[in-house]
Amino acid sequence: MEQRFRVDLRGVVDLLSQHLYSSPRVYARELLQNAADAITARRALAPEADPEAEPGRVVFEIEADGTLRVHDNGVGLTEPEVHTFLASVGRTSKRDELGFARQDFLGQFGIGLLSCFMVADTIEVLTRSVTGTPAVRWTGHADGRYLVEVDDDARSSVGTTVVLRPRAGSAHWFAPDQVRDLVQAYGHLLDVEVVRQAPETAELRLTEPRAPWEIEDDPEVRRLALLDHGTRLLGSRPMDVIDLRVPEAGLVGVGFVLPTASGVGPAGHRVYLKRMLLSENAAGLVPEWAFFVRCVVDTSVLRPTASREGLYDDDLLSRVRESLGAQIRDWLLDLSVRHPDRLAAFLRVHHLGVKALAVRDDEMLRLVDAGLPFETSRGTMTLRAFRRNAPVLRYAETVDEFRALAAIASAAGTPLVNAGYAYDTEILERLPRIDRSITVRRLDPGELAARLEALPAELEAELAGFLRVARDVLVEFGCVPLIRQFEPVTVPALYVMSRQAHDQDAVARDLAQADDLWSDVLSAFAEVEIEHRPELVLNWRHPLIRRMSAGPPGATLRHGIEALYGQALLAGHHPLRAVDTAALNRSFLALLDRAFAGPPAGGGTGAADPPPEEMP
Ligand SMILES: Nc1ncnc2c1ncn2[C@@H]1O[C@H](COP(=O)(O)OP(=O)(O)OP(=O)(O)O)[C@@H](O)[C@H]1O
Repeated sequence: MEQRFRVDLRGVVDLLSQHLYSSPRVYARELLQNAADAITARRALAPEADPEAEPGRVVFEIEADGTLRVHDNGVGLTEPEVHTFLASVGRTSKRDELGFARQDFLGQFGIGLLSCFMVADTIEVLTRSVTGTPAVRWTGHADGRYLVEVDDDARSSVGTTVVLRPRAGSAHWFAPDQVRDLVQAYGHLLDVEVVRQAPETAELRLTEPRAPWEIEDDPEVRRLALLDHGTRLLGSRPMDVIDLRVPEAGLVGVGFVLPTASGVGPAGHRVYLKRMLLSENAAGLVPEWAFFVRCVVDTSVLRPTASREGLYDDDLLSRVRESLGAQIRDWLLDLSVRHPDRLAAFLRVHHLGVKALAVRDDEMLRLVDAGLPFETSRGTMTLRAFRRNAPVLRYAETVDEFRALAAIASAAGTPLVNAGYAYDTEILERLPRIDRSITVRRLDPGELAARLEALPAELEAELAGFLRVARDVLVEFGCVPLIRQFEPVTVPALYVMSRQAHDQDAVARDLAQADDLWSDVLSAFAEVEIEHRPELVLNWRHPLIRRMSAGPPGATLRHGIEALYGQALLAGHHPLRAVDTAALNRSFLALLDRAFAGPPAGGGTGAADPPPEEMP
């Protein structure tokens, strides 16, 4: 025998309260929404079918005993409609014959009224239909029982009153201030008048005449009013405001540019659906890169999730995301053309987001090129300004490399950009995409060393003995000496690892850690590349180098070269191996010892100490 499903209402209410809605507060939203929809339905009637129609009005009336009555002058319900729509879970009057949500209505699922069972055991609905039938009283209980009575005295005018008496423990949800806050939060933009009436207080209007983006004053007045609105929303004054519009989704609103990079206020966007607040923290409305914008928008077409607390992530939402992204990007480009000062202020705060975008987007790349200051060996300037005097855009890949080489590179006629921060190298390497004439090169320190000025041949020949000692000392570190003259004179020696030497060094380090099989393979490779060694470039312009080259080729010179080598490693922020650290310690102590040569204090003869020249 065929049977019909039976629904356990208590189970459904539990399901809604524990798994669908985040808080009982949504009861106020659902009541407000039903009242607004009923007014919308009444407005849609032809004037002759409803000669008594008056402006839509919803009253949240709180009585002295805590009972809440919500009155609307909407379309009302007939007795058969009460049976169909109020008493059937999932039945709604807000879908068309094919089951599609009807555009003008807020509700669509046919479950909203059940949310009242989270705060009350009984829902009473008193309703008089615009069609002229007698008034009806419906009383629904959380356990699934309901009663329908035709009672023409239940309500005198067309419309509906919903009566809720707080369940034990829920009275706070009906407190006058709470009702004010909830209704105002959800419904302040609704285009019906919503008021609160409470004992011993004047009637309070809870809706505003217009949304912030509907202010139609002169553009500057509007901008200031919007910025004030953004200040209230974010807790600090937004940097700017962007008008947003996606007709396909019936979306209008504004985006506030956050005043700090860390973000203030709620992380997501404030979204209204048909002027009713859907979420103060909606995700996925703008592309990820636009994290510097917090939106306040109203949409008539995007779909809510069943809980009405977020947006349903469908194709339309992804098209909206794309369109809003394009509008935010246009705002940025417009700033770059018309308000460079505002662009500079924006970039100071949000450079990271813009750089992240420039890695994928040519327009943003142009913006970075023209507007974002980079650290360069010629001072802080935009890449475009840097290129004016440097045909090749050469960059250091790390901040350490930049710090170590900027001054030397600049003096050698190779100006340098610091590309050591997030996204920098990708951005620089992408620049030829926007202008083919741009040449971008990663600095090869080896190439830089080759550009440093050589000494006259006869002078270099005179220094052969000194260089031989240096070569002999440095062999232990896999490094070779070179003598050049370069600026700044304050740098006595420069440790230079060319790209090839760098790669070879990586192999050597792997070799030290590899097991037998791998070490055979790697060592074969290392032998082929053996000619690329790091160089210690000694600066002939530095007086210390000149003095060292003139001194005797004894132990002091050897320690001096070791110390120069260690100092150059440290100055360039190069990693130190065990052998390097040992050399640094050894040379440092030996040179100190020599500096303080003489009899030790305390009456000793010092005979036990080896003279410094003979130290190992
Ligand atoms: N104030 C009201 N005036 C007239 N009809 C109402 C009123 N409140 C509820 N109804 C009727 O009851 C039906 C069910 O309401 P309910 O709030 O459960 O769902 P809904 O609004 O249709 O959809 P949703 O679950 O998305 O809110 C509505 O479709 C409507 O026909």
